[in-house]
Amino acid sequence: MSSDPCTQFPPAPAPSAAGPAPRGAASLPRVLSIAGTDPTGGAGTAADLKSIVAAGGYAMSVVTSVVAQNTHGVRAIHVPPRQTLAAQLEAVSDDVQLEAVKTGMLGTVEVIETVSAWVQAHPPQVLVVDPVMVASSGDRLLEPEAEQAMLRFCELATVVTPNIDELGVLTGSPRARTEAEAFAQARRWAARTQVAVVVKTGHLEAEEVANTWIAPDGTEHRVRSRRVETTSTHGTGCSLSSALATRLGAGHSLAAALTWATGWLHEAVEHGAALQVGSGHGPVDHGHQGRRLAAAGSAAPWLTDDAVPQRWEHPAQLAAADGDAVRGTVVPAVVPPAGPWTEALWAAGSPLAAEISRSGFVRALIDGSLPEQQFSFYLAQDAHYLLRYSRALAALGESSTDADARAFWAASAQECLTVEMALHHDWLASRPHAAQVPVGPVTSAYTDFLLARALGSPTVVGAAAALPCFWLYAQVGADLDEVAPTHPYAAWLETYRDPGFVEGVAGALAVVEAELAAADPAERAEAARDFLLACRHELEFFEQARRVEVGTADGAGAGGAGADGAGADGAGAGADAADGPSADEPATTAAPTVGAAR
Ligand SMILES: Nc1ncnc2c1ncn2[C@@H]1O[C@H](COP(=O)(O)OP(=O)(O)O)[C@@H](O)[C@H]1O
Ligand SMILES: Cc1ncc(COP(=O)(O)OP(=O)(O)O)c(N)n1
Repeated sequence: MSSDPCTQFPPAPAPSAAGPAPRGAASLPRVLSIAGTDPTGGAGTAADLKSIVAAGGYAMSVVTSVVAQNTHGVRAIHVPPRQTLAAQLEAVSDDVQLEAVKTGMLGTVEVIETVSAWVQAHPPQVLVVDPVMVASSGDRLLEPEAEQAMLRFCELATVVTPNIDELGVLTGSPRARTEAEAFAQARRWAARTQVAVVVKTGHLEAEEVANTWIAPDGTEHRVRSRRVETTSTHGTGCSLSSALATRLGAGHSLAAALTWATGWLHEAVEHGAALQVGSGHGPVDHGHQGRRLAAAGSAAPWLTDDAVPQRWEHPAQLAAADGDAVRGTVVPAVVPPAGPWTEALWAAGSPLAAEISRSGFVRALIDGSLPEQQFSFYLAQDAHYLLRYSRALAALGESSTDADARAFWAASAQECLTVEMALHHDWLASRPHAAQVPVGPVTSAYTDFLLARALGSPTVVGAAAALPCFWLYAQVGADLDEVAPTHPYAAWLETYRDPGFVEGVAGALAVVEAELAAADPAERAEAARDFLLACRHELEFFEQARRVEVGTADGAGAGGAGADGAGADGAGAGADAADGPSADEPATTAAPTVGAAR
């Protein structure tokens, strides 16, 4: 029993004779964080618990030190007596089987030795050691005399996750100035200790922030992500190591685990500032990805009954309608409307057009941070889409009574097939997994909707439903600045700029404008409603790829880009060997001219 005078509790029961519950197939990896606290929730145990849950684990926590800190720095540290720590550790290991353990701030020689003894008595399957020494605020989180003990403790790990400064201390080298220097330090240390190292380059000044797993046998797996310009990076090291421990504990390969953890953390860093927690270096948003995915499963109707009038008699009536979907500032259309009816459609669909431009998928595609696996999934779905869209366009050609409209839709249907074939030839040929990905539910819902409208509704309705694919794609293209040749998806992004495509959009607009002008008000209203629904389908179509889980075997199957495991580096968030179109990527592009690939 503890001799800690602070301990107010009755003597702990002797360890259960039964010991920890026998290992069964737990539904989630059981992950223990051993770390210090942060009452503002950004680092330490709080960050660890949130990260473990976000990564899909059951989270537990043993406290090594109580730290009075906030987003500005550390004010005081209280280290409870070693017996309190030992009692916490034993309480867990007497009762619970663990799939993974992650350690963070250990602080003193005594704490390190206590944790070390416990680890050796109960060796975990996975031990991720984040050798926390100094916070980014500059505050010391490890007593200088504890450094040697920390170095010895690191040798018990499955993997250590030092930042650049900690890597220098760990390896007894000067602080690395480049990633290459850091790799050299990590390689030497891993070979000597037979413990893997994740080299993190957050503390280097480069546009890219890479996490690279360096194994003792020399194999490496590098996952890169774009550096986010933000001050909300408090606790990133804690979060990465906890997420990594959880994914490894769940049985994912090192490549898959690191890929997932890096991609998830990138999203968390990107959205940290919006939390508005503290006025210093704020925390990351650990729950962002979870909330995004939950929102994608919402059953809320896309359009309310009052969004569109029952009878659309005059163009201005649409703007006056009540529904949320038609409110908001009108963004300028890059391809101008062909008349008052399409102008009113654009104004009503404008909030959705704006949402697409700022959607996670489009932003990540444009800034190059979209994981290759998600990009491949998108290409695969686009190929399915084009085949079905082409049928819908052909049906519109058949049902149109106007000769020009018939010719336009028929040519567009033909063009779609050409682009679909080019997509297979130029893009999917180098991604055999992606080429085999079946049509997904989002693509299928959109294309079934388009086919139903083209085959079963008045032509004006089918035509209005087909329009957003042309118009919104051109709009996304307009957001593109010059694409650097080093951009991983440069060749693909060039397809958005094709002037022939803009011509096709103008053609579609002229046809729809004429159809709307000639339609009766009830059909026109139906056309407006289906135009707006198609805009929403467009948003969902783009965003679906961001729901593909990167790094997992499942994700690889679904997304197609690279299998799980070291050496199969195509698995996700910019895994180095397959960072978007690489050297073996075709230079040619599928250039749509009348509304096709998006
Ligand atoms: N500005 C940033 N943009 C994107 N990711 C970041 C950023 N800062 C940190 N990260 C992520 O957090 C990880 C850990 O950050 P780092 O600053 O290197 O370590 P520590 O927090 O331990 O000092 C990085 O490897 C990277 O994945
Ligand atoms: C209790 C506690 N543990 C660790 C840290 C340092 O966290 P880290 O994730 O290394 O992030 P930075 O905030 O240093 O970037 C801490 N502050 N408190």
